Amino acid sequence: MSRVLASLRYRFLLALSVVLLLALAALGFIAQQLILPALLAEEDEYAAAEIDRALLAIDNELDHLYLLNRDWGVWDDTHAFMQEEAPQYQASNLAQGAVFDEANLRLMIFLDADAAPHLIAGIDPANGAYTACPAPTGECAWTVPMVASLQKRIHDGVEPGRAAWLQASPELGLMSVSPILESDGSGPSLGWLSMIREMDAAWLSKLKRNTGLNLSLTAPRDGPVPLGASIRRDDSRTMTAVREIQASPAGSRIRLQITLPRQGFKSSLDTLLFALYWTIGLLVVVVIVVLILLERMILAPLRHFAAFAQDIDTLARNDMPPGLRARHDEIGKLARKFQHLLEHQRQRTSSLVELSQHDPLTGLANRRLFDERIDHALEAARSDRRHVALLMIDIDHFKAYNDHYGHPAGDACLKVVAETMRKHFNQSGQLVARTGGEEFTIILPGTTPAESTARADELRMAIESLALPHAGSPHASLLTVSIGVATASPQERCSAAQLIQAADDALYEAKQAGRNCTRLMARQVTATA
Ligand SMILES: Nc1nc2c(ncn2[C@@H]2O[C@H](COP(=O)(O)OP(=O)(O)OP(=O)(O)O)[C@@H](O)[C@H]2O)c(=O)[nH]1
Repeated sequence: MSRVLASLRYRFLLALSVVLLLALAALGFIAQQLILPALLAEEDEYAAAEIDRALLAIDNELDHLYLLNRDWGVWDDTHAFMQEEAPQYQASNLAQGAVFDEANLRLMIFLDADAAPHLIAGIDPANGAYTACPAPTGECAWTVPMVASLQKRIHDGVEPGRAAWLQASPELGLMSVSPILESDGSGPSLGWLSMIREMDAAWLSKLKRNTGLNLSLTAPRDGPVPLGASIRRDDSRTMTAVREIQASPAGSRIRLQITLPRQGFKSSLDTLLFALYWTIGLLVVVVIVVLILLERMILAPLRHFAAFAQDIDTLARNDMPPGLRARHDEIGKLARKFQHLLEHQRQRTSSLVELSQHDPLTGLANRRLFDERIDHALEAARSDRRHVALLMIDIDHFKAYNDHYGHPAGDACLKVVAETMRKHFNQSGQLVARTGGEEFTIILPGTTPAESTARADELRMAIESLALPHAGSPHASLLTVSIGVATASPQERCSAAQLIQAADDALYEAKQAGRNCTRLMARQVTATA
């Protein structure tokens, strides 16, 4: 896990995924907490408006009934009938209940000024028969609740304007009352005329037709509908709105219930979801595009850069990939600067290596490089089954040379001798090293004792033939060298130290022999384990 997090690519992926999830959560929160409640509140308003519309339609029905009731109340014939002056009134106007069918009435109640029954006429709901009686008794006993309810209302005081209300029992109906007056509306009132219209199926379907609402009216037996439960969402397609209306007898209620389509809410919700899905889709696309751009513009080049930097010591690859250096952006600048620093570092390193392995005066290999190479030379000679020779060269009486010509001249002399040796031994695998002040050692791979002695003598004579004057020498007037030669044969295991010691011994012998000569080691180097 920590390895994955160490990669910029995965960290970006993780960070952008977190951002995406947060954005989605924010969208979900906004939709859930802000937009959806607003849509539901809008739907509540729509339901309340529809309920109001239904109530208005019922109000109109009450108005119509009241107007009919009032017309009859100020009719001359009714006025006369209440004074017992119109004996034909009942027979000609109410006979056989024709008027009840025409005006869609259940009952008409005539009360005198003291609210005592004068005439009660209507259609008995139990059998559909027309009944007319002076009091709610006998065949008119079914009218007792209506008469009692009317009398209570008159007793409580009838509103001076429109007096019409709903009746919850014994059946659902509209009820109105009007004083019985002169035809010009003047008093005194001779009594009261009340009309009751049943809210039957035909009446309800007419109301449905007029309003376009799927409504129903019931007299509830349960408790009143709590305010919060006045709108109930049945499923995703329909909801039910309920409102309760005061009715008679006192304390009764009629429940108006409307089933409403949730089309508006559904289409708003569809639009919201459509916008939400598009937003989510766009967010995902944006995140993917950002990731691709990041990958192409930054992460992939950085990965190449990091791979190059990581392999720089192990791979033969020396240069920054050209694609990185050719870029014109910050990564390109960084790559070019890195390459520049790398080259600078390499130059400094190679200078240091050069300095640490070579003698500054003569430019020849120094003791350190010689020690490295002699081991390799011995190893290679053994594996190639060849000889390897060591030539140890010492300038004769160099102290005297310095003393005579001075130290700077001695330095110049050393340079000339070194150059001569370099020219003689410049083949691959050969190494000329300055291993002491005026002492040099040469590694000669692939030469037998005889060949190496011959090569040593050639060098010695070449140095003598330089004809460098050596006035301080007690032996010769020109500069000469003594050379000790030692070889290791492929059959023997010989260490570098042994070979060097043997060459040193041979050099000593050359010095003892009078200098300006070459001596091969007296015997073969002893084999070691
Ligand atoms: N000019 C100069 N002289 C050096 C340098 N290194 C060593 N020498 C001198 O080389 C001389 C070596 O002297 P010795 O070891 O006594 O040997 P020699 O005089 O050559 O006598 P033999 O070797 O016995 O022939 C010393 O005087 C050193 O000061 C150098 O870098 N430059």
